[in-house]
Amino acid sequence: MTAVTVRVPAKVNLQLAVGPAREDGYHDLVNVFHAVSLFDEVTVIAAQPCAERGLVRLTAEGETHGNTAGVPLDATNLAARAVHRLAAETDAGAPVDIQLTKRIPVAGGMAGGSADAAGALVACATLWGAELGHDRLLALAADLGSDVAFPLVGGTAVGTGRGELLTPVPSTGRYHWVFALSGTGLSTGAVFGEYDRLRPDAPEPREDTALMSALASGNARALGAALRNDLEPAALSLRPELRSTLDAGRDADALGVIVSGSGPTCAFLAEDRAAAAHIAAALRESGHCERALVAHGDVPGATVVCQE
Ligand SMILES: C[C@](O)(CO)[C@H](O)COP(=O)(O)OP(=O)(O)OC[C@H]1O[C@@H](n2ccc(N)nc2=O)[C@H](O)[C@@H]1O
Ligand SMILES: Nc1ncnc2c1ncn2[C@@H]1O[C@H](COP(=O)(O)OP(=O)(O)OP(=O)(O)O)[C@@H](O)[C@H]1O
Repeated sequence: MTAVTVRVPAKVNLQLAVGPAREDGYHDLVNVFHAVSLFDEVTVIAAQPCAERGLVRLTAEGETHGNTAGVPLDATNLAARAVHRLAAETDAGAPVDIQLTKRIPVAGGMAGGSADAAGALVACATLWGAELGHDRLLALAADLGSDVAFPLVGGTAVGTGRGELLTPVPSTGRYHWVFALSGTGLSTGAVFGEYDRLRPDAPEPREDTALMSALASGNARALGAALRNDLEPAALSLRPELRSTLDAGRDADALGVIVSGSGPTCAFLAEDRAAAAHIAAALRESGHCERALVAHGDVPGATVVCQE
């Protein structure tokens, strides 16, 4: 085998309940992840070992213009960090070229970098024939970042701890989404910092039973009413113009309107595919977003789509 390509999904958070800051600077969460059909692709290609190059060389391209701005191409890229960690963990590492095809917005609150890290783990484990159990892979992913384990499993799942301890949620519905993208990202750490400033008395996070029953019944209207994101006031405080984006989706009769994770992407739940197209058109026309993309969820996690 000389090359492996893995397709890996973005996430939206259906519930993001955030507790007080912990001593290690992180926050305990009840984080209901939902994988949606915006995918990055991670291809790893076996490279000839030679003195001048290290373990990883990386390139990134965006299918949509401008979608690789802000993606580091050095060892700080989360996909490159994932490959180094996997090599250290398994002793199976050999030089690779990584090609990222970015469709998930960068620094958009949809876990694009985390998705790439998860994709790189699966692609390199496959290329190297590394016999790593599922639990070890999940632990390695969790160590790389709070959002990295989820794109390995996909679907819908509750994340506790700092978001990395996953319990799958059986989900019966197919949900139609619109994502309004901003031209400039928001730093996840800065949004949590603003949350601490706004909510010094944050309570311990709790799972929302209304959301869980909506997911169990597959009722999009009930799900729309139950969407909650504790980070939304912090994202709006740092980026007040997002209020107009959320209002534009509300005016177009979205069933639910929410900032995705740490933002600035805004997510709109639609009744069906036609309603999603209508909301996307209204958002584009409003001028209150850079782009509006239609997607559905949930979808599976990291999947090998090609091996040569
Ligand atoms: C906002 C979410 O996207 C929701 O899914 C995640 O909680 C963020 O996950 P992530 O980007 O993988 O975050 P990490 O790389 O682990 O942490 C980035 C920064 O976010 C903050 N952070 C993250 C997760 C968490 N439970 N508490 C935090 O306070 C910390 O300041 C941390 O330094
Ligand atoms: N593979 C990658 N793709 C995009 N950004 C990356 C990648 N690796 C590292 N980064 C860095 O991480 C930062 C956050 O990028 P990312 O797209 O993961 O944000 P995000 O979707 O808001 O993350 P999350 O939702 O997990 O908090 C970027 O600004 C960039 O500097």
